[in-house]
Amino acid sequence: MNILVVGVGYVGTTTALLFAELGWKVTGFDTDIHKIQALKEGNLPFFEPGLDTLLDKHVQLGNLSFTTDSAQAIRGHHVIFICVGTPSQADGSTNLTYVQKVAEMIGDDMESYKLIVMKSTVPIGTHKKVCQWITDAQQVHLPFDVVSNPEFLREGSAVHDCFHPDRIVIGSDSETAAQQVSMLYKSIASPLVMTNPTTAEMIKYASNAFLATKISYMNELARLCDQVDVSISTVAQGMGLDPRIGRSFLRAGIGYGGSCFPKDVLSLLHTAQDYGIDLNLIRSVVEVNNTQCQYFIKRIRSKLGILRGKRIAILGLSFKPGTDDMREAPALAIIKELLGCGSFLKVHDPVAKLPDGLKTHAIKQYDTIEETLLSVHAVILCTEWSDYVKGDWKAWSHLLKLPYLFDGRNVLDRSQLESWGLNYTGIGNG
Ligand SMILES: NC(=O)c1ccc[n+]([C@@H]2O[C@H](COP(=O)([O-])OP(=O)(O)OC[C@H]3O[C@@H](n4cnc5c(N)ncnc54)[C@H](O)[C@@H]3O)[C@@H](O)[C@H]2O)c1
Ligand SMILES: O=c1ccn([C@@H]2O[C@H](COP(=O)(O)OP(=O)(O)O[C@H]3O[C@H](CO)[C@@H](O)[C@H](O)[C@H]3O)[C@@H](O)[C@H]2O)c(=O)[nH]1
Repeated sequence: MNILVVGVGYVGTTTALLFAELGWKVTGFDTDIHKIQALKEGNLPFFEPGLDTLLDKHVQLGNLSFTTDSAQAIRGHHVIFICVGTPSQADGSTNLTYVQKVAEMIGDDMESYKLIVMKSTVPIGTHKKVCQWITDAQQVHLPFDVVSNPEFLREGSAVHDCFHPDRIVIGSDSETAAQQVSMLYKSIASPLVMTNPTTAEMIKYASNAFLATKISYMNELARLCDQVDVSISTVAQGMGLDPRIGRSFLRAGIGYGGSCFPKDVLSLLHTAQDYGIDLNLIRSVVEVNNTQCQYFIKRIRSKLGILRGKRIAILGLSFKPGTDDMREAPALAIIKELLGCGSFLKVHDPVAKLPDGLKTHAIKQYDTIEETLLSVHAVILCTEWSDYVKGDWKAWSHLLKLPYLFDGRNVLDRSQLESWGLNYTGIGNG
């Protein structure tokens, strides 16, 4: 069986390389000709550790090719993975335009049975719409199946997550189609959850919303910890040792960002609203996250006083370490707020670049951490890249004009920093 992957972004490229590595012949199709050209030449158009080596290997071996010819791509492949974007719309609902276009393209170009696998995160019930869009676009009736197979990879560890998933969820109304999809993953030793498409779609949203809830829960408690002089990190440690709670996703900070949690939580809320259900808890999760950066700025202001005219270093732009993705990055909210207050910003990130829309005379990105820290009145850590966590803060402390350090991720060693004369402020540590 050969595989076509439609949409070669973070998920599509990783998926294509997973199946190439598992021994299948894979083709990647995308409407973005620049992306396809780069991938054909073995160049990854985004930063994801380890993916570039795999890309180089499989392009060289001829296991993975790329095309912009949709008709040929659809006709030449039995299995089609849909991995296009499903961004948020202004009202929080999901924009399914890209998915619809792909469904119509498949319906229009197919000449034999197709096994269509939905990897994009799509609202509960979307598989029915996809079936309808394909049917409506068909010239003659041809059979097909649409199977839901949501993706759970994290940016920054996409390769590991794809090769060692905690579970593989396959949602299908057809036993045969489900078996065919599970066969593609046969060399991966992970638990399989076989269910219907609607449940598979729900599992994806339920998982992301639960993880977001853990984060907002800790962020809300962090605000109380600041008042009662308790460290939220120690609280998290004490809680996490209980296996019913677990250690992960208890890190308080400036909130969750990225291309998934913010949009998926909103989408779940929107779907519930369509059914007349008010998801109170999830609404509060969004509310806490939306106000967490403001809470942090308030703490910064309480130490620095007036922000106008202050030179402030921002360490980290991406929404998390290990990626250049800046979609919904909390650093952006902090930068906008500080620029609005009249501060001058010096920013640094090991891989992410300041978006053009943010470039003004009041903000400049530097190549080295030392240049960024030179003569600033304060430093704000927004992303916990190891370059910052393991950095030489003793030496760096001498570069600063004033010693204020705001740790938006609670990752630096407070007592050590204070011993070097730095004035440390985190979130939820008194
Ligand atoms: N990024 C993640 O960590 C992650 C993890 C799990 C699930 N997801 C979900 O996977 C989906 C894709 O996310 P992503 O981050 O890879 O997005 P992305 O923006 O990186 O990539 C999407 C790609 O689809 C292409 N595309 C758009 N319309 C197309 C069309 N009609 N035909 C062919 N290609 C088309 C775009 O050009 C782009 O290259 C989303 O639904 C997302 O929610 C993302
Ligand atoms: O304890 C924590 C853990 C995470 N975060 C933040 O939460 C966001 C998301 O982090 P993470 O989940 O590691 O990154 P993503 O790549 O967005 O992955 C999430 O979103 C993907 C897209 O749906 C899913 O596939 C993954 O399973 C899910 O973890 C980031 O801003 C993190 O800084 C915290 O603030 N505290």
